[in-house]
Amino acid sequence: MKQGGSDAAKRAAGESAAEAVEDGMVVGLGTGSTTAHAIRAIGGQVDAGIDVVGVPTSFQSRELAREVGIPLSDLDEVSVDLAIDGADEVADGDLIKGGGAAHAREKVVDASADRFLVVADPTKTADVLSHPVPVEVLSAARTTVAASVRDLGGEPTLRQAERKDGPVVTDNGNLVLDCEFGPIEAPGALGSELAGLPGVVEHGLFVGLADAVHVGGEDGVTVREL
Ligand SMILES: O=C(CO)[C@H](O)[C@H](O)COP(=O)(O)O
Repeated sequence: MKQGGSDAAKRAAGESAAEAVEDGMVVGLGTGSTTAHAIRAIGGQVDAGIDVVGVPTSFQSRELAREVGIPLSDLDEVSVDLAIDGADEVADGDLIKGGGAAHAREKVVDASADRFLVVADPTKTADVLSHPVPVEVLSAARTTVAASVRDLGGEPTLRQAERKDGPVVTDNGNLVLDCEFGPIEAPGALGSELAGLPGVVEHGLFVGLADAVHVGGEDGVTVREL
């Protein structure tokens, strides 16, 4: 996985995207170390008196938002003006997400937003998507989905927990198959195939959802509008 970016680059990207937050907005709060910088920056804006409501995408983003004082709600109560979220890989505005196994809720929140900003460090950018695609599956479907992924030309690996014996269990109580496809020339078509497999809850291909990408680097932030 591409996790090698510097914290300074992640921070620059996160803080740049947080500048788009305006008084009165409902903001989708993504998951991961880059988005965490945006959440902290939004917490600073709340301290300064701005009126913002956050919609978290994971246990992790909810905990951090509470820690920094962002009032929270959910999609049953509010609609999202602006979502800010990270990515494991970005190519031509399309994304692979799910390094934190939060991509199911992230996709719901990010896709619902009027505007979705991606925050990333330069190690995440690529010409063609080729990162393994995380696929969240019902536990009962992990073997059948794995077989179907192989039929599609992929190699699935059940994601293992690091400080627990056994697999990662998502915030939704499901498992994750990391599916290696090599270079993905048609991410929309692959995403449709994966979404159609019985037992798939959500996959990490985010195609055509982002409105802009903020990439932090040594010399500032590059913002690409899509
Ligand atoms: O998709 C995600 C979580 O499911 C993250 O946004 C993605 O893994 C990027 O994380 P980081 O900013 O820590 O590199």
